[in-house]
Amino acid sequence: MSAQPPLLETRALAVRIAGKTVCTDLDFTVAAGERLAILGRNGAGKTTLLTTLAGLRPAAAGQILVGGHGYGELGPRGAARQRGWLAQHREDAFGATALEIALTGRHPHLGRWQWESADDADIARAALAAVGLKGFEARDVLTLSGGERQRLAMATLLAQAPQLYLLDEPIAHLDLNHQIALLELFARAAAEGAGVVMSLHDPGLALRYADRALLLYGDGRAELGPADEILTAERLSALYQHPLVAIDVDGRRCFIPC
Ligand SMILES: Nc1ncnc2c1ncn2[C@@H]1O[C@H](COP(=O)(O)OP(=O)(O)OP(=O)(O)O)[C@@H](O)[C@H]1O
Repeated sequence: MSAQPPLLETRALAVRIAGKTVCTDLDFTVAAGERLAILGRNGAGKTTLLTTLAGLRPAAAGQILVGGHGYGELGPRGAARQRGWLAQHREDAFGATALEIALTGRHPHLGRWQWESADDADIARAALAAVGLKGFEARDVLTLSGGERQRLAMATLLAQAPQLYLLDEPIAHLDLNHQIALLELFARAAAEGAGVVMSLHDPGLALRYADRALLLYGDGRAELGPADEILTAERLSALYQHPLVAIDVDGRRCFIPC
């Protein structure tokens, strides 16, 4: 029996934007069950790298394989069945109910002329409930708060049920309670076999909710390693260009700016 290819693999990946190098020669894999956090200052290139990994912009060099296949091979529909993408910003031009939005997550799984089934609606309802939006099914998306809209985007992703989640600042707009609830939710998804790559601004949460961390320094330098080895006060002080100290609370490492 042949081994399953990783959910995500980069080979000698180089990413550039507007004359700026985000990374070069980046090689890593994300296997089922793994979570990788990307950290860096504003403008370091986290979104640019994630959109490149999602196949939404071209790499400057190198290869990206999702389940062993390039995006050209997968096509947009095949890609949407395998990887889910949570963008940092979203705009809703028209009103639609929360359930209708969550149901769009099922579209990659439908045939060309197929309508959503009762099963799809059940999956979308369960996804809304999983992010604490039970009872919001009929609410117009234009009336949702920032945090509620963010959780609706997560529910849409959960309904899509990809194997690989690429999440750009998934806990932006969320209160502390929902930050932890959402990170726990993706921890469970990983425990059930998904892969998760997410940009985070809180190194303490990255340490708690990721196995590995990728630091982007904004000048092309990148460091990747096990989260507990990479996320040190010394490295993070250099990354953020601001001194940080690590403190231990009940055996958990937290970081505070000096
Ligand atoms: N379309 C564009 N044209 C020119 N420069 C761009 C464009 N898009 C992004 N940039 C620049 O590329 C750099 C990387 O942006 P990116 O959004 O990837 O950073 P980020 O690490 O995600 O930042 P943040 O933490 O603020 O979300 C930034 O300096 C940004 O200004």
